[in-house]
Amino acid sequence: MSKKQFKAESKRLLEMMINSIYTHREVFLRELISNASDAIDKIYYKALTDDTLSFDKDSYFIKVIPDKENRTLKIIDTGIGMTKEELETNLGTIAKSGSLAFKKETELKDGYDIIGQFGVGFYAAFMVADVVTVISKAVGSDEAYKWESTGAEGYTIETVEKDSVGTEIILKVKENTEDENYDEFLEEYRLKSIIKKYSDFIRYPIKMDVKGKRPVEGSDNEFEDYVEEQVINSMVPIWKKNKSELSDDDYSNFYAEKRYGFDKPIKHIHVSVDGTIRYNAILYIPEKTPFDFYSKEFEKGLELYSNGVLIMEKCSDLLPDHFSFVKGMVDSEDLSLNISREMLQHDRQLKLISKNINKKIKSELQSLLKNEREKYEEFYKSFGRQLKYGVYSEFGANKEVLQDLIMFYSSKEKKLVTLDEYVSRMPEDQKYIYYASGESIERIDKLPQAEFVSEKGYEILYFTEDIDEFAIKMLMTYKEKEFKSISSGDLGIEGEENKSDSESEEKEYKEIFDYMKNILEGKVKDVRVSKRLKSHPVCLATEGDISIEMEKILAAMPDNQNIKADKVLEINKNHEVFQSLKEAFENDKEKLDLYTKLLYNQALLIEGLPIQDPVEFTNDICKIMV
Ligand SMILES: Nc1ncnc2c1ncn2[C@@H]1O[C@H](COP(=O)(O)OP(=O)(O)OP(=O)(O)O)[C@@H](O)[C@H]1O
Repeated sequence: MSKKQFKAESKRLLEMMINSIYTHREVFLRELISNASDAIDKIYYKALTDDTLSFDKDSYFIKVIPDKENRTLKIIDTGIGMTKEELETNLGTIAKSGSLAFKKETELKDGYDIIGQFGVGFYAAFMVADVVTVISKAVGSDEAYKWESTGAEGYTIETVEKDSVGTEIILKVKENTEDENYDEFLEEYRLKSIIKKYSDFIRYPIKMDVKGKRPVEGSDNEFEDYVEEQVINSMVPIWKKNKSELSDDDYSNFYAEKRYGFDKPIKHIHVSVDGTIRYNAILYIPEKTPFDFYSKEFEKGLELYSNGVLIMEKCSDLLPDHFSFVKGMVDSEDLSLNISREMLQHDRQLKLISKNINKKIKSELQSLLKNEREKYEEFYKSFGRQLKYGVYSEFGANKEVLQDLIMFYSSKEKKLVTLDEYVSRMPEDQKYIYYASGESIERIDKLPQAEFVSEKGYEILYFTEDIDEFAIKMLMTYKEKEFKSISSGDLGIEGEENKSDSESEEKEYKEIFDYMKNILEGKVKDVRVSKRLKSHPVCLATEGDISIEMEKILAAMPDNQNIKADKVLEINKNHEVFQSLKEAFENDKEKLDLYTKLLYNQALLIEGLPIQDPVEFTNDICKIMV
């Protein structure tokens, strides 16, 4: 059976290519500049093995020239140029990449920077131009040729005069339409920003004639226009430099230049990996929380470069959510790009890079915590909440990674402490890691429930953020120590009272408490003698998984499902108030009703919970005054 060849309708193919590969039209410039850079690279590589050629870096450049009047945009390079045959094969055949062939021929392996590989980038020019003209003179050739095309209709080639070796691409920029503005590609500022965005680290200078205004010499108020040739790109990617050559200032300048943030980063991390996958990365831990950080608008991600050319501004796959505050970039020559260079063909390489840099971020944060505590605390004030979210999210999948990076304010030290610090100084008889939840440090400080635990000499961690208790519930234990709220029914502290004593007392007062429980029907699960209160008369404790703070958070959520904590009203039997309760129980039940309601409402207030009927509450207070 004879094998038939596929045929392609090249006109249609070209149309499809031009109109459907790229999301952003502006990338046409990136593609043409990358081709120009490849052309210069080729001379460089050729000169390595060809004695008749020399490579003097200073004479190689790329120049971009807009001409508004004639609606043309020129991209000139002093690269290797193309012969007539090369113009035909490279620009006349879709998906033919002379650059890929060059890479293979020259057997370039390590350290090559040639960008082209698919043989399609050039046609991006037709997204913005009606006519594309290429004038090229190849190295070692006396002849120059002009290739011209209006796109799908085909192309012409003719001989022309050109003095120097290299290529000149002339785009006849499309007229504006009702929906599309093409004029922008003739504007100096716009072209400069596209070059900066995508081609900042092309290794050869990209020049433009830039217009400016300056004071006329000898005059105070007169200004004149002038034109100056400027190099637009930074050229040297700092991530390719040796770490020892770079100062802290170099890194912070790069941070500012790239507008990663307006603050000064707390730390930079420079990674160069030359393993199964080669990549360089510069990462920053910012100092201040970006204004939109905790909002839906915030987009995490690192800049992703392939051979110094920007592929993605925010590659979110490189960062897990708990490190979403990290800024910076990754550059790799081993990425398998898709044809538009907007996406990756496989995410295997990306996964590997992401895994490595995440390990690195963790270890750098740990060393910051260990060696530069003040800086770490500053960082933690800005982004600690995100780390705690990280503990909680994905069903705790990252809790092992993060548990040593989180901190809480401590009752003893009156400053932030790590869980490790807490556990390492726990007295021998202390079984649990105690915490208290509340709106602020000041409020928690005054919680009656804390009295007993504090007196016992145990440290209490203050949970002031919504996420704290949720994170800790996910963590469950730290170094085999369970977490316990100071409001939980059973504090797990022995020796505070003789158990049988307390049981007998509870029995004795059972009648009063049962009566009170009845009054508070539906509001509390129980009324009990408190084991934790010392000087205060009353407090609320909870049973089960939902704490009072959690109840508050859940109530504030849009889909409030009215989830309530199981509350227990605890009464301090050593307080004078208890005597009054006893007397009222014996002599005046109406009074006991009033006292019970008052005590319950007080306990709610202490917890920062709303009182159902504030008017009734104030009236009740008045009743005991008269
Ligand atoms: N300025 C130039 N100087 C010399 N050769 C060029 C120039 N521009 C394009 N070429 C040649 O034309 C070929 C096709 O270019 P095109 O941009 O379509 O694809 P590519 O750069 O090879 O691959 P990619 O689609 O990945 O960018 C290049 O491989 C190169 O051989």
